[in-house]
Formats: sequence, structure tokens, C-alpha cells
Amino acid sequence: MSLNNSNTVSIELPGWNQHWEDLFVKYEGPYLPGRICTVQKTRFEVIIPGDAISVPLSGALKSQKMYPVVGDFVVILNQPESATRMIVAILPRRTVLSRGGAGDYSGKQELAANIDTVFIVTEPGSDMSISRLERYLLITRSSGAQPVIVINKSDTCSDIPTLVKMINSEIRDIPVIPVSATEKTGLDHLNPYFDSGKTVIFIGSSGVGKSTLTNALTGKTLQTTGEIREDDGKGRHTTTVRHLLTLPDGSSLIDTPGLREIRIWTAGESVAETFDDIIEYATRCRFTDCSHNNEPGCAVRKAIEDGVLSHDRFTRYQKILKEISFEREKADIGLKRFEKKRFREISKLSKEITLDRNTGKYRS
Ligand SMILES: Nc1nc2c(ncn2[C@@H]2O[C@H](COP(=O)(O)OP(=O)(O)OP(=O)(O)O)[C@@H](O)[C@H]2O)c(=O)[nH]1
Ligand SMILES: [Zn+2]
Repeated sequence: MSLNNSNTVSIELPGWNQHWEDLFVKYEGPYLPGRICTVQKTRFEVIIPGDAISVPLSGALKSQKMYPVVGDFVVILNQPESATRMIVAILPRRTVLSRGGAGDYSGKQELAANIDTVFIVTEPGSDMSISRLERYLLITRSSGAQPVIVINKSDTCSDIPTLVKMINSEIRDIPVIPVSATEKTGLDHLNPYFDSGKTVIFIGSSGVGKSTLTNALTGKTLQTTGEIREDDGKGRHTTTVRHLLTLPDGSSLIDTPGLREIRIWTAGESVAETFDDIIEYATRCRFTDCSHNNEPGCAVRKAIEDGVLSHDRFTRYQKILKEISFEREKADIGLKRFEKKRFREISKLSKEITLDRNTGKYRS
């Protein structure tokens, strides 16, 4: 690998392009670019040009609570003479997939970064639910990645065109692609999203076939070659599964079990995007703070009465708003608790550290 001054991208790293090159160029000196493929407790598996290494995070990043996630492009300080190799910076993320909860005081947990396409996987059977699809859509949209709906197990459905039509009528402007991972049909239609340099992820309920799809698309061998043998310090080798798989065509697939089913956490804009018709009707309500329940002159209720807006869709919209406000409240409570705790610690600390009247120095 060498960085040259021409405009060509000379670094071979999955997903690396001119954009990242431009961001990396200011790191002159003993630095390497890398891409996070697995996050462990204190170390990170990083793909660097031509190799994969395990490195810790710099103290500065830790103290700023800046933790890389799978898919992040990072800067590694590389000083072989002092045996120093650590992550010193995270390049600004293009997209980031997050979820709420999981013990973090802010309620928001970042899961994966720099994803181009999120395949929302469902199946024709009991998993098929418009409201579930809408939830995944909201998460995807707030991440900045492009959503694509994949109906797997199409071999189990006798009328796929009607199903696709139904989804298209409820969820507009999103590609809906029926496939069968076991019969290997329809997979070609996913190919464009696996362009060289692109990063994709499969999300959806357990059992819809994400692993089978991954294997059908990548070939089983890739998953095993994605394993890194790591010395545990006692002479044994433990195997960790790499969560960012690099495909032969240069694309990457993020496959992290904890990330496959994600709870809703989203910004208002993505709700507006998903329920744009309802937002549009609402602008015509007589009262600006109309709750669309029984106020006079409510344009949303009128749209339902006129049959141009389905009642189900409206109900789903209300449910999602409720869920988001609940998540926000929870996060808010978490934040207050955190601040209270910090205040307690600060006051404790200030009591402990007292000024010595005789010497004029602080003692603790
Ligand atoms: N008929 C049919 N069965 C499928 C298809 N794809 C997957 N399956 C089956 O569905 C079951 C679940 O598939 P998985 O790939 O394990 O599902 P998953 O989404 O990865 O599940 P989790 O790992 O729990 O998230 C398996 O028994 C698969 O053989 C398909 O296209 N058609
Ligand atoms: Zn209204």
C-alpha cells in the first residue's frame, strides 16, 4: 500500500474510495487506514491494506467515549519500532445504524457505520407485517442508508405478485425484491447493491433466512475464511467470527447477530418521510395541534372517511409516534439519572478535595 499524490485511490481496503482518501490525507506520518470488522471488549479487529490486525483504542478516544463500531474507517498509529499500534481517530461516518436502550444513558446505541444498503428481510408467512416493515424502514432511513425490502422464501408463496403489490401500495418508493435463498431464485436482483466498494447488511426477524441468504450470496467458504484465529495468550487459539465479510467482488457484508433484530429509534424526519401522506393531510387540519381524534375540521379523519387513507395505516402511524415518544422519554430519564449521578460525584469529590489553610495547597 502506498499513498500517492495523484487522484487515484491506491489503498486496497473494502469500501475505501476517494472520499476516505481525502479525509485520510491529513494524517501524514506513521499512520495506517483501517476498517473495523469486529468489536471486542477492549480490542478491535481491523482490516488494514493487505492484512487484518487486532488493536486497542487510544486513551484519548476512550476518554472522549468515542468508540468505533463495525464498518467504521479508522486511523491507526503504527510505530513498529516501539511496538505501538492503536486506533487514534474515527473518520467521520457517512451513515450510522443505531438503536435505543441497551443500558446506555443516552438511550441510543450505535451499531454499525458506513452502510450503503440495508436489506430488510421478511417472508410471506407469519412474519409478514407492514408495521414491522415500517419500523425497520424508519431505522434504516434515520441511518442514512438506502432501504430495500427482500421477501425471502418466495418458494413458499403461490401468489408473490399480489404480495409485492400489497407491499408497494402500503410502502411506496422502496424496491421490493422477492427471492428464495434455498432455491437460489431472484438473487440476481440483489446484485446491483453489491457493487464493488459497497457495504450492505441484512436485518429482520429471526428465522426469515438472513444466514441462508448470506450463504447463498457469498458462498459458505467465505464465512469460514472470515474467521480470525486469535492467540488468547495461553497458547490456545480461540476463533472469533468476523462481522464484516469482504466479498470477492469488493463489496462488504456486515453480519452481526446482535444487529439483526433492532428496536426502533428514529428521528422525526424519517417518520415524516414514511408517513408523508398523513403529514400532508395534517397540514390541512383546522387546528395546528390537531390530534386527529375528534376535533372538528380534521383533514386526517376526513381522508379516512373518504377512503383515501387507510385506517390501519393511520393507527400504525399513531402507534409509532407513541413508541418514539416513549423511547425519548426513557432516554431523557436515563440522561437525568446520569446527570444526577455525575453531580453527586462532583460534590463528593469537592468535599474530598479540601484546601489546606496552612499551606494554601489542595489536599485530598
Ligand atoms: N422454504 C425456504 N426456506 C428457507 C429459505 N431461506 C431460509 N429458509 C429456512 O428458514 C430457516 C431459518 O433460516 P436462517 O437463515 O437461519 O434465518 P435467520 O434469519 O438467519 O435467523 P436468525 O439467525 O435467528 O436471525 C432455515 O430452516 C432455512 O433453511 C427459502 O428461501 N425458502
Ligand atoms: Zn386532524
